[in-house]
Amino acid sequence: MTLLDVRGLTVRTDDGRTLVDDLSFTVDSGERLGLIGESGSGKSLTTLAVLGLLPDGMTVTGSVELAGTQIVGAPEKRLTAVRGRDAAVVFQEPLTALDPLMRVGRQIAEPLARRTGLRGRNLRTAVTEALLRVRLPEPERIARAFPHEISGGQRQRVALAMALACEPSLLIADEPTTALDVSVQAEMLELLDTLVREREMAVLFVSHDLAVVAAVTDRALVMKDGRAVEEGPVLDVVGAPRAAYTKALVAGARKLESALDLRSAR
Ligand SMILES: Nc1ncnc2c1ncn2[C@@H]1O[C@H](COP(=O)(O)OP(=O)(O)OP(=O)(O)O)[C@@H](O)[C@H]1O
Repeated sequence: MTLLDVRGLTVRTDDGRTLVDDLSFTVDSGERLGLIGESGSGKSLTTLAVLGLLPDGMTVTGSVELAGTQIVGAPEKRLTAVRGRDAAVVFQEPLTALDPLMRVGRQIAEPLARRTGLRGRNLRTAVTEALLRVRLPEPERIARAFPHEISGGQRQRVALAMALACEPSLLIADEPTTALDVSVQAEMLELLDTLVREREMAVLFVSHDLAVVAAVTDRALVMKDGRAVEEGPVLDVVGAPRAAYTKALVAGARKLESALDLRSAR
């Protein structure tokens, strides 16, 4: 079943620049699609358009249907109902999602209470369980902390717990590991992969890193200058790229990989 159906999505600035250009793709329930492309290719704007979160000063045309709701031109009330329930997002920088002045536990409790109706002690237990599920040690301490009192890796786990608390049909992950230390990147990726597989959740995973996309998605869409240049099963796209741009991306990634191999062999 098609969960997300994007057709002819076009995003323009008010001064006439086209940032996303006639983009079409679908994500089925439980499917994991990777959006690949270098910086500035329009990946983030595409994910923001899916959630109806594009900044002022941009005009959107085309169609974005999420779980049967048309997002383009939808009033804020309809968008609020869709966000969280049908799609939730984890951004590159977890502080984007977290309120700096609110204790972590309360921030997870809010979406949990909305979805489950739990209150009081039962809600507190559910918050602790949500923190344990993203493998945060000492969940009671983390729940009492403010976002600045925990590490970047822990903050990203909290942001993931918040997104999952709503049990969305689609999880949008926009470079969720890019801002993290290399040592915690792989762990976070593995966690995300495990949790979405357990829930059979669909994922729209945005990254400039081919290896990361290959690790966690089934299908990949390559973007350049706001357009789709190639789409297919992720192993075909990475293993046998057709478009010149994808070939260059793969060659660049391979070069980096062999440079790293050489370094580690030293
Ligand atoms: N608020 C904005 N106002 C004007 N232009 C913008 C705005 N946000 C993004 N852009 C431009 O739109 C284009 C696409 O940006 P977008 O953030 O979607 O790229 P991206 O592929 O996600 O790159 P990155 O990985 O660096 O985030 C870029 O040229 C960018 O400069």
